Parts: sequence; structure tokens; C-alpha cells
Amino acid sequence: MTSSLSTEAPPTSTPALEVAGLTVTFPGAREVVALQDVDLQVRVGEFVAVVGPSGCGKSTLLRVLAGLTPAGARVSGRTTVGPATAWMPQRDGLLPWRRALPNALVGARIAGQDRATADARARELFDEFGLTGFERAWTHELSGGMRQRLALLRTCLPGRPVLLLDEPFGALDAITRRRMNAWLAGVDLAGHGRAVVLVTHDVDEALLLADRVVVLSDRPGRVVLDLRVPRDGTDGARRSLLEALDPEGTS
Ligand SMILES: Nc1ncnc2c1ncn2[C@@H]1O[C@H](COP(=O)(O)OP(=O)(O)OP(=O)(O)O)[C@@H](O)[C@H]1O
Repeated sequence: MTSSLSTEAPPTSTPALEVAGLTVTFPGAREVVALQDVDLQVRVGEFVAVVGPSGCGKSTLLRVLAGLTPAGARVSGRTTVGPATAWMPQRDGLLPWRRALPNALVGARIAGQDRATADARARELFDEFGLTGFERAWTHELSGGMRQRLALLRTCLPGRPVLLLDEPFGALDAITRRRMNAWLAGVDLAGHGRAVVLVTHDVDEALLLADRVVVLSDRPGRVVLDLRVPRDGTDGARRSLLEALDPEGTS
């Protein structure tokens, strides 16, 4: 599917972001090593999902990739975040005192985009994101799925070449989440020179959306599997991911 989510396309061999030997520690009375010796490279045009058990450091990794080192954290290793990143945190962060369209424009305006250009582009994306007709809706008038699409639209609008998505559909019920995934699979987020990193608990979501899936171990999170998703059937890949997530076979 051709998407209008285009950005300037750098060469596809270019790593969009890379971390090597990344270790993140939260000091304190109960020191927590969140990530240990993590290597990850994401190329331009790639869609990579990061899965792992709760508390293994997925959000911490995304924050570091976004250049938002968590306050108080000790970070070591090499981090190369190439082009500017757009980060969608777990909570949608929509402003209840603004209607849908002005909410969508927040990031683009902060990024310095001209109002008329951002407005025209937002209206195109409202169509692509199935939100046409809701430009003047208040956020409380939108369903959970619509709110998440609006938050994702706002993240995409500034046209940054790296998208970092932290459980974008995590708060939705199972049916809405499946619908959102089916919709997102048809939106070529990683096309046109974008790189996407998606954090999720959901192996099926990862297999549906990503080109590669990276599995982190229990805390401290280390990469235990880095798997390219085959396009000719994902049963074997699914088994490998589930084994990597639960090596003891406890669940
Ligand atoms: N600002 C912070 N100060 C202290 N500890 C923190 C901070 N942020 C995260 N942690 C700790 O780091 C570890 C990893 O947290 P993180 O939120 O990255 O995990 P996660 O894999 O995203 O979890 P979940 O899947 O439940 O959202 C956890 O033990 C958490 O308590």
C-alpha cells in the first residue's frame, strides 16, 4: 500500500540508530540494573519490534533511543541516534482542552513547522488514519482506538525519520487492539525512509507489524534473540519467540 507518510529518504544501508554495549542502572538504596550490554541496530526503512517481560527495560531502551535519558540513571555504552526521533509514550498525552486537530498539530508546531503546511498535512493524515470528520471533536468524544490513532498521527506529523512507539495499543481491549493492528499493518510506517521501533508485550502484534523482532530477557534486559520475520509463514518464528521469552517453559 502506498502511504502518504513520506519523509526525505536517506540511503537504505544507513543505520538510523544504534546502541552498543548499552547498560542502564538506576542507583539508589535498591539499585536496579534495567538494561545490560544491549546491542541494537535499526536501519533506515526497517520496522523493529522489541518484546520482553514486564520490567525488563523496554521503555528505558526507547527513552535512551529518543535521547531522553531517564533522570538519575547511569548510562554506559555507545548510542548513535542518527536523525531526529519522534517518541510516542505509553500514555496518549492528548490535551483535553484542545480539539482533535489542534492536538494533532502540537508536535509539528513545536518542531517549527509552518501552521498552514502542518494543517494541510494533518488533514491528509486524518483521512489515512480514519479520523476524517473528527477534526473538531474533543478528545473525550473519541473512542480508545481513535485516541491512540490520533496520538500516533501527532507523532508522525512532524515527519521525523525515526518513530519510537511504546505500546501504542497497550491500553485497548483485545478486539480493538486487533483492529488497530490490522489497520497499522496496512499503513506503511517504515516506508519512505523511516525507521520504526515498537515496544510491545504481544508476540503476534510484533510478528504482524515488524520486519525484525528483538527479545529482551528478564531484568536486566539483554538481547536473547534477534529474529527476522519470515514473510512465508510465521509459525516457526512465533515458537522461537515464545521459547526465548519463556526459556524455562513455565507458562
Ligand atoms: N526513573 C526510574 N527510577 C528508578 N527505576 C526505574 C525508573 N524507570 C524505570 N525504572 C526501573 O527499571 C526497570 C525497567 O523499567 P521499564 O519501564 O523500562 O520496563 P518495561 O520493560 O518497559 O516494563 P513494562 O513492560 O511493564 O512497561 C524496572 O525495574 C523499573 O522499576
